[in-house]
Amino acid sequence: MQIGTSLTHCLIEKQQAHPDASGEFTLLMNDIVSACKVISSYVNKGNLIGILGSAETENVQGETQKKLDIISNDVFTDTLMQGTQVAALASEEMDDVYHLPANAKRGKYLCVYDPLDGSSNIDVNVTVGTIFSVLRAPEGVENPSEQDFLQPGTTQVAAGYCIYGPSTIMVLTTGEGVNGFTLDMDIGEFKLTHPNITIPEDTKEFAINMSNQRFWDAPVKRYIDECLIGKEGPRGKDFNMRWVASMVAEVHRILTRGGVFLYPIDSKIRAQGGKLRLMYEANPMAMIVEQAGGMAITGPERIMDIKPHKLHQRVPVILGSKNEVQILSDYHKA
Ligand SMILES: O=P(O)(O)OC[C@H]1O[C@](O)(COP(=O)(O)O)[C@@H](O)[C@@H]1O
Ligand SMILES: [Mg+2]
Ligand SMILES: [Mg+2]
Repeated sequence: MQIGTSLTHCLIEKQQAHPDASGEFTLLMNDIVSACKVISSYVNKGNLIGILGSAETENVQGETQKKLDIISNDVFTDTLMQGTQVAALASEEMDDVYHLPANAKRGKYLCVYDPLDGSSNIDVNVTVGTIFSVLRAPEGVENPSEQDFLQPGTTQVAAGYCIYGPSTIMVLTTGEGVNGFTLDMDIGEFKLTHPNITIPEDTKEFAINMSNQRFWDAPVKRYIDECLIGKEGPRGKDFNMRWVASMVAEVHRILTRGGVFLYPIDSKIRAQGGKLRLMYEANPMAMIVEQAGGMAITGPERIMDIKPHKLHQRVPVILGSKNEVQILSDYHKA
């Protein structure tokens, strides 16, 4: 695929490389792309059309929703419902599985999504994004249930995110590497700008919410302490730190120049299992990171090997440059 090729063209090329493909996946991806273009436009116009700020409602995880959380969820859900490629949907912003109307045509895919990630950043005009994971629907099941969604990350058909920053970029993997497409706002088309993204194996940059330091477990404390000692410590190099509080932005930075991102388990959130959600944050990002040559773990285990037990399950997340995540994995085993 050549730089500048449209995302639509790349998807068609991919479909043609699989002569037995029905074209349903291409259509589903087109719907996802359309939804993200609309969300991008809302994010961009937020201030002008009065859709910033809190909606004063709570989602199933007890988080106060922003108006744009709800709008993005409606846009993504409605767009995918209008197509005929999904059998059911699930989202951070919906308590339960979203079923199709009784007479609607069912497709062979399930889609799980975080319609607006990092939405606490919206009112201060900092980067946000949409994260999605595509799974196969069980064959012959009329109305897929929560149980049908609870597949390990290794079964994902595709995963991606769309980042709404200085430019809007769609990053996508179907299990054959990772590609990034930038939205040309003038013509409304995503163009290939980042082919075959690979994460540098080494890094000198970590991202963690340092305000949780006193709650961390020993392996993460040890790792961050050693980074902070820098050249004089066992790591023998000085580290830089970043924290955007928008996972999409952190992962995009890591795909661009390497780094390690941690939202580890800590004593404050131990009872809920972690901060980030497995099905629509950790798993899709883990697939992207692994496909780009990085690693994604909870601490003791690989994220994509987890057998989920509920839709809104939370997990600890450590991902990024391979050699750095390997050190964290070793510290958890020590
Ligand atoms: O505010 P904290 O505790 O640093 O958490 C930030 C994390 O929470 C999230 O914003 C959760 O995403 P949502 O905005 O979709 O709830 C991540 O993107 C980010 O890494
Ligand atoms: Mg999120
Ligand atoms: Mg969200």
